Amino acid sequence: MQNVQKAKLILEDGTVFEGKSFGYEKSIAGEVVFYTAMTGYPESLTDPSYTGQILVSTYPMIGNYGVPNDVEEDGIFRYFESDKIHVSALIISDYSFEYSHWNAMKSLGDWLKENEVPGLFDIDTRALTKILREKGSMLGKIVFEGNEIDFYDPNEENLVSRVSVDDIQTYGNGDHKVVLVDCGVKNNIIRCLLRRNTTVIRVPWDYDFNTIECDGIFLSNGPGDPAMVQETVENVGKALDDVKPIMGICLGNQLLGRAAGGDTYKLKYGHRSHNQPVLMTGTDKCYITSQNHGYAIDDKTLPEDWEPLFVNVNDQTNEGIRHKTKPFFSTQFHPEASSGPVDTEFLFDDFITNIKKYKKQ
Ligand SMILES: NC(=O)CC[C@H](N)C(=O)O
Repeated sequence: MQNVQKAKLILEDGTVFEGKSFGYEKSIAGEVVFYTAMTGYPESLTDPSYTGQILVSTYPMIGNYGVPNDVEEDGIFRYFESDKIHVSALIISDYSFEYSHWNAMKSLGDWLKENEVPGLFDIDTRALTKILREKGSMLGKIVFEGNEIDFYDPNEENLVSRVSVDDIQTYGNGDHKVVLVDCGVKNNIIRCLLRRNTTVIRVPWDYDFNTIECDGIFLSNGPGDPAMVQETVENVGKALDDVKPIMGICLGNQLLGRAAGGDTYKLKYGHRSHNQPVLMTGTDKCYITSQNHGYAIDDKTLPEDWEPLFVNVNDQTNEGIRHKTKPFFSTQFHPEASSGPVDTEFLFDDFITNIKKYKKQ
């Protein structure tokens, strides 16, 4: 093994874990959260929804298939969910210094260093995850010797403004014109839309998209507390007066819920995994879904004309909502997956079906 530097992970409850560095060597603070997916670290690390978070992998061996190449397709990276790593740091148990995959271009450690993101291995991630499950997600910091820093709570900031685009960008040339409100969108949402004969107009999070002529509105995933994203909620509120189809994912679901008049709240430790079971309300259909969220809609606060669309079978939290008469729906989970199971990708087809219906009116 190469000569590695040691660093400490310090939790706000005072717990200290000592680990070894395999990424960039700088101290960093954020919210410590765990995810239980066994694969998909290139996708997870580049998911903008992880902004401000120190990510703990419960799967013990990470890095063994390296990091894919950076080819582009339709103006976005083919194998990443955005242009850079968004997690604040990565905490794992066993780091594979050796890697092998037909598509691997570099090691996970080198990629973290390039992106100036710290990574620690040799941490007892099982003990750490037990603490986070029992006490809830908490603030934490990685401290390298001689580089003390304070704790920092990312959820007190508007993180969406940091990860959204600055200017409007257009993708594809399909028949259905979809405005994509970019709150920190994952590339696979764009890919899923483009596969369905769309032109995607990606707008900044606070852009009043109601001024754009389009056939449908898509509200993306994104980081942080949905209560910090008031401008988007106001713009979505205006769109609810009309009947133009709307679909939202994750943060987009929470913003749709808030625009409808409902409330959101923070979950104890959130859902971050590939195997979250959700039941479609009014049916006996259960889907296994990919998830990454720390907040949820309190569906008891939804007004009369809205109803739950999915519920989580593990903890009964809300997993999606729909309007009772208008073509508006959203999910707390990720139908675009990437990474994770693709069983609910049909929801994109439902959105396009709504668009076609609306266009005929
Ligand atoms: N993936 C997401 O869009 C996450 C939404 C929100 N930031 C949450 O943690 O609940």
